[in-house]
Order: sequence, then C-alpha cells, then structure tokens
Amino acid sequence: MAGRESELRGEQDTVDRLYDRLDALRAQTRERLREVRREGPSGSPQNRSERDAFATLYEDRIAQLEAVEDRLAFGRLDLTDGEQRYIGRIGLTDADHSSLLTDWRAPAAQAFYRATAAHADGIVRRRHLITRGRAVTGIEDEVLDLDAIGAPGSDETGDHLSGLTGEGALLAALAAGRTGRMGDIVATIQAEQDAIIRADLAGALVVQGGPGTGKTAVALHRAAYLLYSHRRLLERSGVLLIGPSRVFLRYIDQVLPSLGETGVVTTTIAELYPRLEATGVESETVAEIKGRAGFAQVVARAVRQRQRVPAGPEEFKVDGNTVVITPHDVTEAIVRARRNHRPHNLARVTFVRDMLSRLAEQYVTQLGYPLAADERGDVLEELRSDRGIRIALNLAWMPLTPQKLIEDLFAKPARLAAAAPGLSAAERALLARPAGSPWTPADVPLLDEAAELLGEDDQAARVQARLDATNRTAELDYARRVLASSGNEGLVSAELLADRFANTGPRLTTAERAAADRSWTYAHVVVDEAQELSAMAWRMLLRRVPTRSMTIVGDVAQTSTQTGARSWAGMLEPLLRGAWRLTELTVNYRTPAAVAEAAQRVARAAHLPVSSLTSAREVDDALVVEAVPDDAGLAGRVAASADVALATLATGAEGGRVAIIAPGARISTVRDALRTAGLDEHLGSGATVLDAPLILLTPREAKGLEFDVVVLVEPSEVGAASAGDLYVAMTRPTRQLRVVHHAELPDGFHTPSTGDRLF
Ligand SMILES: Nc1ncnc2c1ncn2[C@@H]1O[C@H](COP(=O)(O)OP(=O)(O)OP(=O)(O)O)[C@@H](O)[C@H]1O
Repeated sequence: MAGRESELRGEQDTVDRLYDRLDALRAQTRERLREVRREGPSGSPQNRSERDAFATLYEDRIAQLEAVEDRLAFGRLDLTDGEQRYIGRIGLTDADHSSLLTDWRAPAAQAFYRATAAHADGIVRRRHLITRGRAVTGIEDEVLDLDAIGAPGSDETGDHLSGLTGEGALLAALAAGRTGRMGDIVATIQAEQDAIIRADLAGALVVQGGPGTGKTAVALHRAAYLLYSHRRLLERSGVLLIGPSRVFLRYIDQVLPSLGETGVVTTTIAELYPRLEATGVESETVAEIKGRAGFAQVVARAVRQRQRVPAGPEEFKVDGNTVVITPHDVTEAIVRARRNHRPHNLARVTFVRDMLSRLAEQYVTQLGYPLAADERGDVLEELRSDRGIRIALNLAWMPLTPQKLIEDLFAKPARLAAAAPGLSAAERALLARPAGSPWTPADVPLLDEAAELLGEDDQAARVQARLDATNRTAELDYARRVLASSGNEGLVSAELLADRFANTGPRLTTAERAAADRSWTYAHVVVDEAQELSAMAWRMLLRRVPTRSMTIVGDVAQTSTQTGARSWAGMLEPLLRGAWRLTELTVNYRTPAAVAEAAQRVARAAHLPVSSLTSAREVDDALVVEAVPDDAGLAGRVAASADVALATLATGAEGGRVAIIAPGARISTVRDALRTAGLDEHLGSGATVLDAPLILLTPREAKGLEFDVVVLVEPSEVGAASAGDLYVAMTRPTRQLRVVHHAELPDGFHTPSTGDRLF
C-alpha cells in the first residue's frame, strides 16, 4: 500500500509541474496581450493591423489554454528504454523546449490507445491517471510486457480479458452522471475507435455503428486529430461538421474546444445555404419526394425550360429600322450558348450577345451601307436598350435566382408538370404550394442544386481569390519576420499570424468566411447521423468537398424517414462510385446491456438492419416497465415515473438528466400532466433545454442525445410511425429506461429472460 501511495505522490508531483507550466504559459500570453493592448490605437494602419492580429491570436491561445484545465494529463507510457512519457490534452514543453506532456494526437501518443500485450509496441506499462480537479486520485496500470517489469510495490495486473483499454477509467467515465452536454473521451479512447480517429485524411470513411458505440465522439475526436496533423491544409480551407439539429449541435459544442480546437463550421443541412432560413414545415412524404436523386433532373429540366424558343417571329422597330427575332435564330443562339456548358445566368451573356449581333446584321443590311466598328457598337447598344427586345430576349433566356426558379416550380403546376414528367399527378399535387411559402429543410438542397445550375456572377470573387493566393507567400514571409523580431516564435505559428494579418479589418475567421460563402470548398467534411441525409442533400454536401475527404458516421438501423439511407452502399455508391470505405464500431458504451438487448430485439423484429453490438456494462434495474390500465391515465403515470427518476438521481452525488420521450401527438398532454404534478419547473425550454434536469421531446428530437434516465411513452405508437425512431428512443439512457404504456408492447420487447421489473 505504501508503494501505491508513493506512486500517487510521485504522479501528483508530475501533474503539479504540468499545471505550473500551464499557468506560466497562460500568464505569459496574458501579459503579451496586455502589452499589445497597452500600445493603444495609435501608429500607422500597418502597425494597428499587426497589433490587432497579435491580439486575436493571444485571445485564441488564452481560450485554448483555459479549455484544457480539466484532465490536462491523463496517461503515462513507460517505454522499454526507461523513458516515461506523459500523455495529455495538449503538448507542453519546458522553457528549454524539452517535452513535458505529449499531445494525445501526436504519433508518440498512439501506443497509449493501441498497444496490447500481444503488440506492446515498445511499451512496458500503460498508466491511466485519474484526477479530480488538479488532484491525482487514482492510478490504473496495465502491464503490457511482463518480462520487462520488475518493479515491486505497484498493483499491476497483466490480464485484460475484456479487451477494453483502461477498463476502470472507462467504466468510471461511463457511469458518471450526464450534464446535458457531451464530454470528450480523450482519456479513454478504445483501440477500435482510435484506428478510426487516426485513419488517413484522404477519401470518404464511413463509420457504421449501433447506438452508443461512440460514433459522434469518434467523429469529433477525428476532426480534432486531423486539424492537429494536417493543420496547414485544414485551417485554411476549414472543416465542416454536419449534425442533425441545432439542439444536437449545442449538445456537442463543448467537445472540440475542450480538445483545443475551435473554428470548425458546425451546421445542419437546413442551414447550409447561406442567408436562408428554412423554417417551413412539410409532411415526410413531400420531403421524401424532394429528396430523391431524380430531383436533380427535375431542377435541371426546370432550368432548361427557361431557355425558350418563341412560337413565331416578333418584329421590333428600332430607330426606323425593323428587326425580327425569329424562332430559328433563337434556336441557334440557344444551342451555341449551351455549348460551353456554363451555368444558365452566365451562358445567358453569350446568348444575348449572339442574338444582338444577329439583330445588328439585319439592321445594317437595311441601312444598305457598311458601318465602322464604333458605329456598329452604337447599334448594338441601341438594340440592347430597346425595351421590347429586352423583354423578348428575357423570355427566351430568363435571368433567374435559385429562389425564383424553385418557387415557380412549386407554385405553377404547369411548370412542375413539364419539369417532372416522372412524378405522378398525385405526387405533383402534394408538392404544390403558393408562392411566398416559407422554405423547408428539404428545399435547401434543391436551392443549392439550382444555384449550381444557374450560377452566380462570382467573377469578382474569383479575381480576389487569385490575388489572395499571390499575396499569401508575401504575407507568410512578412509574418515570419514579425515573429522573429518580436520574440514570439514559439507561441504562435507564422501561418496563423499571416491569416490574422489577412483578415484584420472586418475580423473574419476561416470558419466565418466559409459559412457565408455557398461555393466554399472545405478540406474535410464530417457528417453525423449521416443515415438521415437524402440523396439530394448528399449532392449538396459533395459539392462542398471536391476532394471527397470525409468522415461519415451513422447507423442505418436508426434511420427515421423514407428519405434517409437503409444501406450505405445504396445511398453512397451512386454518388461516390467505389471511392468510400466502410468500418464498424461494435461496442456500446452508453446503454446498459439489458436495455440495449431489448432495443435490438425490437429493432430486429421490425426488420431493421441492426449492427452487432456488445454492451460495455450492466446496470441493475436498467429496464422498468409500467403498464397503465387506461389511456386516460397514461400522461399522469408518465409524470409520476419522471418524478421517481428525478428523485433517484437527486440522491446520487452526480446529479443527471431525465428525458421523457413521447410520440409527437402526446407531447402536449404529457406537458399538462407535468404541470399538474408540479414538475414543469424542472423542464427546460429554448436554448437552455439541455441544461435542465428534465426534458420532454419527440424521438426525432432525441436523435444523437443521451440522458441518465429515459421515460419512454407508448413505444408501440412510436414504432408504428417509424421503427428507426423507436430504436433511437430506446437507446438514449445511460442508466435506466422506464417504459410507460397502455397499448401492447412492440414485438420483440419481452423475452421470458429479460429480467425487467414489471409493475
Ligand atoms: N472510449 C470511450 N470512453 C468513454 N466514453 C465513451 C467512449 N466511447 C463512447 N463513450 C461514451 O458513450 C456515449 C455514446 O457515445 P456517442 O454519442 O458518440 O455514440 P453514438 O454511436 O454516436 O450513438 P448514437 O448512434 O446512439 O447517437 C457517450 O456518452 C460517449 O461519451
């Protein structure tokens, strides 16, 4: 025991030294920031812009150093050559640049997650440090090379039958009360997860895994890892993360900062089109039709139908001369303008030029004498500014915004019928809606498709981009010189500083610029709950990542709607044509075994493509079923059940969160019952919904989230609407699922051996 205590003391000394270094760096950076600010707003614009650039960099660096306070160091590797290497949230060096702490993402840290007794990789022992605040409260050792270890007095054991790394630390992390926000898993990443996190940047990596296998956690840690290992590339082009909803994005928004990374653009498909709010609501059937791959052709046809040959010739009098727009000329001009395959609005310039030149020919012929070049220019101008001609040419080739094209498509039945001959009359009737209706999430990929085909006049932006690229080398050079002369070399990189120089003025980060620009292309895209994306949404996303460097995580058994994927190959193969690879996660870290098994039985009974799943832990009383004799009493019973759950959690030291998951149609009666029971004060709403101890939501809204206890209302109703939704709802709790029902339980729910408590 004495040996263990001295080990603990030794680790505490090391951890103290690491925090001392962290504090020193914080103080040093704060002091630099103060100095920069002290200089005030005087000096040349050049000086001011340099100061602003330094100030933002120091602010970012301080934020990063503040964010790594919790579990700064969490591991130690003992190497065969006697070296001891500490692993932590960020890398730290002492004043002489010797390494004190190795960043978890560095190659030198990889063995912490991957080494096994069979493949020890030069590691004798792996140690997990358990800390509370800055105090080391425990040590967990795994000996990987029994022959090499001889040190008496420590509690090493060599047997790790479970296959889990750092099992004690892991199980402690899994059992902890939930805060309403996702935490990072950096101290306990498992080998199968680590392999995905560190996989190659190139290509599309699909991670399929059942509920609770850590897909979201892995996707976020992979983003942090890629930013660390390919910083130059990724920081300039940016990383995009797509999640299923705003609530979900709030749920995960602490994870990347805690890993020292900010600046990832996080958004939903509905928000991906800049400056457009998709607040409209429509039926799933309509969303499904709009999401079909075939809708790309519908939009393409709608665009081409705005390039139209008039029924007959049209005459115009210009300055006493007659010119005629003939169907023949328009046909020829359209064919020519289409030939260069430019988007509609840009090809229109060619069309108009061609038509005006034809009309000018007619005009000149009537004059009967040749014109000098400048006189011909005057004629062209006169023709161009003639109102009648302008209208006729617009009718032949209408300049359009994406919004106008899509709005007309749904507001004018004849347009839809012409553009979508493959849809049935009933389907077209479902899509019809009046002009001015709010945009819906399923419209967003259609608008993006339209924008692509119509094209924006982004010439100015392109010229600017070329200029930026040329300036970049000069900026980098300059930033290096500034860094060298200011003695700040170790603190910030020249790349970052150059970025800041470039962006001062309106202070925009890469992330901000990317989010505002529809045609921005990212260096990497991470998609969570990717099974929900429609074929049209995938097309929109792929435009933003021409390199196809993507991390796609999801579970095809949890798909809610008809729009989403039931098989990765079915969804991705037509789009990526073999350029994607599939990996699987198989251990469920969230849901107690009994609950996960029940959920899987129900999902299988509904013929969902369920992944195989091993649960990391058992919890007593994990499944509680409460049958209510009549439907009228259901909501009251739900409130009572939530009350019991809240009371149980309140007695624990760690608190926790309770969620009531109910079919949409029952939400308001359950809310009333909570009010009657006096529980509504616990209920969160709006932006802070996740912070409250109690939350009421539909299965769809619960996607990707987790809670200590879930009260699930009438599962057969949830399952009847969507089997995928029921699978999601059943797999949200980390401790207990309480099912309250009046109708029959869904098929597969019970087996004689479930061992659940029945009321
Ligand atoms: N290696 C790990 N160490 C500690 N906790 C982990 C680990 N892997 C996963 N977890 C925890 O397990 C829970 C489930 O993880 P996550 O939400 O990433 O799963 P998921 O596969 O995305 O689930 P779902 O598909 O159901 O949304 C989270 O609380 C996460 O922190």
